[in-house]
Amino acid sequence: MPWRVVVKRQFNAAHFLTDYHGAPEPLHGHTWCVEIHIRADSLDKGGMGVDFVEIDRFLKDILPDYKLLNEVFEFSPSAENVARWLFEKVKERFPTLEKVVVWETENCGAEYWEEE
Ligand SMILES: Nc1nc2c(c(=O)[nH]1)N=C([C@H](O)[C@H](O)COP(=O)(O)OP(=O)(O)OP(=O)(O)O)CN2
Ligand SMILES: [Zn+2]
Repeated sequence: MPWRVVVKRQFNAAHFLTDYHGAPEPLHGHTWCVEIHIRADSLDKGGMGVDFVEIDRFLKDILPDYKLLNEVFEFSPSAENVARWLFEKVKERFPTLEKVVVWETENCGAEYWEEE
């Protein structure tokens, strides 16, 4: 019987796409929101699949809060690329990670997962 444990966390960061239809985008900022989806096949005695608090602490440690993403990453910091980077980081700590979603705004975001 599977569950999916989902944690959201926000961070603030500036960025610009390095090639947006042929030219760099103007520098601008977002309150980014990330969602982490982790599969749990069983629950502990307390009824938890994976402790939300552990996931949230991990995110707090690794998310580039109040940074210029272009200085943090070597890739163009689109939502898609940030989602792939975050997936790889979170998967090392939580191997049953299924999907990461990165929202740049309330309405626009990108998901990353790995095919079986
Ligand atoms: N597939 C993607 N498309 C776009 C990305 C992205 O990461 N992946 N990123 C951007 C820009 O960085 C930009 O942040 C888009 O911001 P948004 O607010 O959605 O667009 P506007 O600035 O035009 O919005 P207004 O609030 O109306 O000014 C673009 N595309
Ligand atoms: Zn943007």
